[in-house]
Amino acid sequence: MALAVEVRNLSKSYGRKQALDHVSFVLPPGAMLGLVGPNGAGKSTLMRMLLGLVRPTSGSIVYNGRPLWPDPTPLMPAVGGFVDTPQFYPYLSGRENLALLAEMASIPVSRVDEVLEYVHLRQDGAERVGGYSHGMRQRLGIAAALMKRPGLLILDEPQDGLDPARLKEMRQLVGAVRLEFGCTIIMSSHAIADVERLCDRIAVFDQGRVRYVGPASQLGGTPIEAIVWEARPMDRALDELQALGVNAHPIDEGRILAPLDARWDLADINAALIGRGVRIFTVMRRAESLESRLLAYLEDQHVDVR
Ligand SMILES: Nc1ncnc2c1ncn2[C@@H]1O[C@H](COP(=O)(O)OP(=O)(O)OP(=O)(O)O)[C@@H](O)[C@H]1O
Repeated sequence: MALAVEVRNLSKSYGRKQALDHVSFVLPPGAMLGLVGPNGAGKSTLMRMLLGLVRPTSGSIVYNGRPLWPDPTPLMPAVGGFVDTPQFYPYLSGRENLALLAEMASIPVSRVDEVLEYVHLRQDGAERVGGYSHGMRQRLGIAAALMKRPGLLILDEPQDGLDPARLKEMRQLVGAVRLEFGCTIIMSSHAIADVERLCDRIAVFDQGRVRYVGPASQLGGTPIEAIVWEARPMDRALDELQALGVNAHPIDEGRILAPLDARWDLADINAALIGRGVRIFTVMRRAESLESRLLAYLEDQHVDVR
């Protein structure tokens, strides 16, 4: 299958600072890639290059078979999005800001109301952007990007600074954009749970390098599942679990966790606990979160580097 995005050996230096260090990955059309990793790892630098804002020091970006650099201009109508907070004229309304963009890009002005509707800003479209909340500006940023019906959408931390309700709205909006516009999306985010839900693959950035590209579920090998018991008395439950060969440890005052072992018969274990007079209030099966796997993965990488 033809690839939508091919990033090969991409590097960027600012003086002696290596912001990106030989980054490579490919994306098929319609894929959604989540860029994760610590602050300063190089995510925004990559996104700026994809948006034609920062020139690579070396390496290449190919979009739909055409090189983006050294002259990104011909491809810019196909690439939309923002890095950092989207910027608008604060004294103009949302609609006026988009109308200006439409004029500059020779897009029919009728598109403005379509995209405002799409991001649920039609009613606020007549208000000055200076009075918009942070979440409204993020949505206006997405509206601006959608105006040109991009084949590749770049979203830099669209969830940044949103409260839980707005976070959910943004998650739904990005999911809908992907489905309805069919674009390839590259999104950076520190909202790891959202990345896991929305993206079909992740790239883990660390110190300018990509340490992992692939499905979130396979980061660091097979995801670890655990069993959590809420049981009392804790010390007796722990003794019994140990006697049964279960590698359990307390996670707080009332709960015990053990990594799931396929050889266990959980019913027998629970029966043995009850037989020793342990009262079990809940037994839960829990998958380790992507966030904790990501932290463990990065820690391992640093141990390897040393
Ligand atoms: N214009 C610049 N001049 C000098 N150094 C820069 C410039 N832009 C980025 N850097 C440096 O490059 C590195 C990567 O920065 P980048 O903004 O890409 O990281 P990031 O992963 O997006 O971080 P965050 O999660 O905080 O947004 C950082 O060390 C940063 O200080």
